[in-house]
Amino acid sequence: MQSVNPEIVLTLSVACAKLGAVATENAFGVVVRTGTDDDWPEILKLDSFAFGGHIADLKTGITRDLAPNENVLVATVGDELVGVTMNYDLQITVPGGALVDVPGVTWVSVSPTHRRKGILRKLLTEQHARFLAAGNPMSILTASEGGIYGRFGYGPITTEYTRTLDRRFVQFRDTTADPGGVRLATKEQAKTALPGIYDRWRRSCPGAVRRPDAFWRGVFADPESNRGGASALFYLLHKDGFATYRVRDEKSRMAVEVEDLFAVTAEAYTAVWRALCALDLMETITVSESRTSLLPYLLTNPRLPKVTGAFDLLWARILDFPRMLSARSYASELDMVFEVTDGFLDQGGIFHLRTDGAGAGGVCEPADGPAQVRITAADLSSIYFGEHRADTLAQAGRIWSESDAALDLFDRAFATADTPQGGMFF
Ligand SMILES: CC(=O)SCCNC(=O)CCNC(=O)[C@H](O)C(C)(C)COP(=O)(O)OP(=O)(O)OC[C@H]1O[C@@H](n2cnc3c(N)ncnc32)[C@H](O)[C@@H]1OP(=O)(O)O
Repeated sequence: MQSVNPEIVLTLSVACAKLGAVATENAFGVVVRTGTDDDWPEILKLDSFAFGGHIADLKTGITRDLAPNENVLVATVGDELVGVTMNYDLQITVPGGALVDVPGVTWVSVSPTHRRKGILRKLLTEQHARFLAAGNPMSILTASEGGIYGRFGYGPITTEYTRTLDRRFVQFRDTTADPGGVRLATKEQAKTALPGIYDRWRRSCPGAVRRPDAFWRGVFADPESNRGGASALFYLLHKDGFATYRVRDEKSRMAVEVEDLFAVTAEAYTAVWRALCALDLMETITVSESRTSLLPYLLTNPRLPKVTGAFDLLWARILDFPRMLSARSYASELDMVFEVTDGFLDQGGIFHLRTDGAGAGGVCEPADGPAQVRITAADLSSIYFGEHRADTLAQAGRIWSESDAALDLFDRAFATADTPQGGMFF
């Protein structure tokens, strides 16, 4: 990745008010620079403290493969490393099927000894300046907390629903096929088959992220530290789909925890679920899927899979609005001038988007006002993948429109038939 400003020296003046004392001025110098081999022991220490777990050698090796030093930025004060951010080189599928190379921001942390002094902001400012200089049209991340990244122009783009069903009461409907074709796979068989099936799946699903080889290395290494006390992975394999799962055995009650379930066809999806539900000694099955899971429709009792949680897996931030808006397809016709506000990167402005709709692509270019709709960079990034709707955001007071009719046209054009799904936590 091309670099700009290899080193920025920032002097932050921070007013520290102490209980019962007069506020004092505490000045310190923060240096933001590209990471080096020598930084890695300190990066590991920092992220271990930040995320509350000691990072194993395996994960370190995989991370270093995914994030070469030129993708790493560190913040130092004196000889102390106090902050880090990095990115993996990933690819995302956008509505309509185009594949866009994107940096995936990850391993972000600032030392608890130096928090809320603007170090994250400085790191992300430099990191995103580099993304822009390298011509990246969008960046993505998985967020540790929902309150951090909106201010940097990121919006959530997928939602994963955790569903648990009591397998003992599963009955498939008469209308549900029983296609078969699933086998119990060894790890070696899974290594050969899973990456190819996943890759076919992710190309057909908006929001899905390419899994690099090093990521798969981590999946198949399946270290004890990833199991949370459950079993090693089991693999159920169909030619067009698969499930990987663990078994948790607590007080003689065995529960299946699905880690991955991806299917390119409805037939493969049904076949994999038939096999999962035939695991007689298992009491429950827990899985994370998108809003439009097929599972309830396969069962006589659609209430059986109970939603026990929801999680915004993937966040995105559009960096180049004309390019990204010209990259996706649209659901209906639109010929509109709109304004994007971008308080973080100053990439906003007035744009004209024209599309013939019903699956057609779009042409987006900078334009002159007046705008019919005004939206933030974060909210436009959210509605881009179709999980969140302009209409909902407008009702929440987050989008301005000159009229209800303009909002309705905008909303309908950005809607997607397929629910986005991320496919990868990183
Ligand atoms: C993609 C990923 O890797 S997600 C992982 C993020 N990392 C973690 O969760 C690890 C634990 N947390 C941390 O290391 C730190 O608290 C960080 C990285 C989240 C924040 O670092 P800091 O240097 O304290 O943040 P900084 O002072 O630059 O704050 C920047 C802005 O974010 C806000 N902010 C910082 N942390 C949070 C938070 N946890 N929740 C909400 N807002 C936050 C600040 O108020 C500030 O807002 P403003 O600039 O608009 O006024």
